[in-house]
Formats: sequence, structure tokens, C-alpha cells
Amino acid sequence: MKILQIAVGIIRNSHNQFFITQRAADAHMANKWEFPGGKIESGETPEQALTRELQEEVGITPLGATLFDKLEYTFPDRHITLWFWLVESWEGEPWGREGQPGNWVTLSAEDADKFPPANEPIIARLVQN
Ligand SMILES: Nc1nc2c([nH]c(=O)n2[C@H]2C[C@H](O)[C@@H](COP(=O)(O)OP(=O)(O)OP(=O)(O)O)O2)c(=O)[nH]1
Ligand SMILES: [Mg+2]
Repeated sequence: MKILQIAVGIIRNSHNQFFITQRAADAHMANKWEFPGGKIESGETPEQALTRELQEEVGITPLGATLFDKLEYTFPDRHITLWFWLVESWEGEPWGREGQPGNWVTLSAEDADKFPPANEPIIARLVQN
């Protein structure tokens, strides 16, 4: 069983839109929408991993991040801890820097199943305000 720590950025603009990307067809949780992010490497704090992942995947540098939620999820082949950071201030303009589709979207409760199952409580909280 793989055990992974993941840092992800919930990038929200002043219109209450979120910048989300789509996972690759050959990745775990293939084709699902996601908040950009990835594995925390050894020696990194969750916040350092967040900054690195957002630079690598969407080309922005967060200027502030607040911990929105930390939750655990067990998939058949892996156990993950997800650190969800709310990012409302950044440098640059997000885009799919690794060739992945990326879009600003308004989220509604019905979008939850487009994300990995671990994201369900997060989407629920983000749409209720
Ligand atoms: N980025 C991201 N990952 C999520 C979300 N929800 C969720 O369950 N995950 C899971 C899917 C993956 O198992 C894991 C993220 O790992 P990843 O494959 O993106 O890791 P990485 O960016 O470091 O990628 P790589 O270098 O291994 O290719 O977390 C989410 O909202 N965003
Ligand atoms: Mg990733």
C-alpha cells in the first residue's frame, strides 16, 4: 500500500471562480478534474510543496495560502493525506503548463463527481459559501 502526502491549491479569484486542471488519461484518477498539486517530497513542508507544484503545473507563485482542510482517503492501492490550501493571491496567470487542460470554472454541487472521490467534502464546502 502506497502512503502519500499531497499538497493541492484551491485557486480562487474575486469572481468566485476556481482554476482547475484535468488529470492525464494514464494517471491515477485518469481524466478527473483536480485542484493543481502533487506529492510532498521528503524534506519539504506542505507549503513548500504547494509552491513548487503550482509553479510546475500552472506557472503561478502563491503569495499567500491558508489551510482549508486536511483529509485522508484510502483508495484500493494507496492511502493519501491531502492538504488543501486556499490560494487567493498569486503572481502570474495560471495555465496548463504541463499541457493539461486548465480552466476557470464556477463550481456547483453537481460537479463533485468530476473530481476524485476524496474531494467530495471540499466541493460541498466551497459551493455553500
Ligand atoms: N492534485 C490533486 N490530486 C488529487 C486531488 N484529489 C485527489 O484525490 N488527488 C490524488 C490523486 C493522486 O493520487 C494524488 C496526486 O498525485 P499526483 O499524481 O498529482 O502527484 P504529482 O503531481 O507529484 O505527480 P507525479 O510527479 O507523480 O507525476 O492525489 C486534487 O484535487 N488535486
Ligand atoms: Mg499533480
